[in-house]
Amino acid sequence: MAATVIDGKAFAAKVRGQVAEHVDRLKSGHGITPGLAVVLVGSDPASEVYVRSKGKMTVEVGMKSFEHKLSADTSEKDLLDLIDKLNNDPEVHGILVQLPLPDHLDEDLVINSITPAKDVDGFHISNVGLLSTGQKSMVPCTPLGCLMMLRDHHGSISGMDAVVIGRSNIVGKPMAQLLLRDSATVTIAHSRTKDLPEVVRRADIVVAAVGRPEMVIGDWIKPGATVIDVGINRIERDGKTKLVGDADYESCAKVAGAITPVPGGVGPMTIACLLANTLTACCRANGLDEPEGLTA
Ligand SMILES: NC(=O)C1=CN([C@@H]2O[C@H](COP(=O)(O)OP(=O)(O)OC[C@H]3O[C@@H](n4cnc5c(N)ncnc54)[C@H](OP(=O)(O)O)[C@@H]3O)[C@@H](O)[C@H]2O)C=CC1
Ligand SMILES: Nc1nc(=O)c2c([nH]1)NC[C@@H]1CN(c3ccc(C(=O)N[C@@H](CCC(=O)O)C(=O)O)cc3)C=[N+]21
Repeated sequence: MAATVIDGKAFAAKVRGQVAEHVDRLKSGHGITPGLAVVLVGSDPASEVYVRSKGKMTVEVGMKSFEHKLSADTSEKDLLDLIDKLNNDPEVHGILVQLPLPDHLDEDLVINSITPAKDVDGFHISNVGLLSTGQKSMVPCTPLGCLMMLRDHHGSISGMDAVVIGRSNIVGKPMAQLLLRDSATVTIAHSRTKDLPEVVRRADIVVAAVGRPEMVIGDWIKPGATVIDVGINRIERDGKTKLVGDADYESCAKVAGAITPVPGGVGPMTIACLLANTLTACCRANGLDEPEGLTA
C-alpha cells in the first residue's frame, strides 16, 4: 500500500486562515495589529527567498511585516542595537533573526538578546528551558509544525516509538521535547549513532532533520510508520536544481503509512507556525486569551 501523503501545504493554508481570522478580531475588537520583524544579515539567496515569502504571508494574514536587511559585515554592536530597538517597539510582537549568521557574529549572544516574549523562533535559552520543563513558552516553528501534522494524522501519539534523526537546537532537540510532552517514547539519533538503520526500523514515527539529501531510505522504515521529512536540500539533478528532503521519498513512500513531501510538507507549516507564534505573542503582550489549537 502506498503511503498517505500528509499535505503540509494545504494544512499550512488552513492554519494561516485561522491566524487571519484571529488577526481580524484583534484589529476590529481591540484596535491591535500583530507585527513581525525579520532580520536578515548578509545576502544568501536561499535566505532572501525565504524571508520574502515570510514577509508576503505575514501581510496576507493581516499582520504588519518589518524587514531589516543588514550587510554581511554588520558589527555585533549594530545588530544588538537593532534588536534592542525592536525589543522596545510596541508595534513589534515577534522578532526573528534569520540563521545561520555570518561567522563573526555570536549566534547564542544574538538570540539571547531577544526579549523571550518576542522570540517567535523559541530559540532563547529561557524558552528552551520553559519548554523542557513543560511550562508555557514560545515553541520553535518547525517542530511545532511537525507536531501539528502528527496530532492531526494520528489523533494521539501517546506511547508511540519516535526517532528523531538530528540533534540541532533549532529542530532535533525541540522536536524531541515536543514528542516527549505528547508521551511518545523518544530516541534522538545523530552522526555518532551506531547502526542508524536498525534504530530507525523500531520507530512508529521518524522525523528526519539531518541536512543530507535523501539519506533515509525505505529499507530503514518499519512498514506503516509515519515519516516526517524536515530536510530542505537543493541538489543538481539532470542539469536542474531540485529541492529534496532528508528522506528518499520514492522508496520511503512504498513502505511508510504516511509521509510528508518536500516541497509542500514541513516547510510551509514552519511559516504558518511562525505567524501563529506572532499572534500568540501579541495576545500575551496585551493580556488577551490565546488562540486555541495554534500553540503546542
Ligand atoms: N522545513 C523547515 O522549515 C526547516 C528545514 N530545515 C532543514 O532541516 C535539516 C536539518 O537542519 P538543522 O537541524 O538546522 O541541521 P544541523 O546541521 O544543525 O544538524 C544536523 C543534525 O544531523 C546529524 N547528522 C548529520 N549527518 C548525519 C548522519 N550521517 N547520520 C545521522 N545523523 C547525522 C548531526 O549530528 P551531529 O550533531 O552529531 O553532528 C546534527 O545533529 C536541513 O536540511 C535544513 O535545511 C531546517 C530548519 C527549518
Ligand atoms: N531564525 C530562523 N528560523 C527559521 O525557522 C529558519 C531559519 N532561521 N533559517 C533557515 C531555516 C529554513 N527554514 C525554512 C522554512 C520554510 C521553508 C519552506 O517554506 N519551504 C518550501 C519550499 C521553498 C522553496 O521552494 O524554496 C517547501 O518546503 O514547500 C523552507 C525552509 C526556516 N528556517
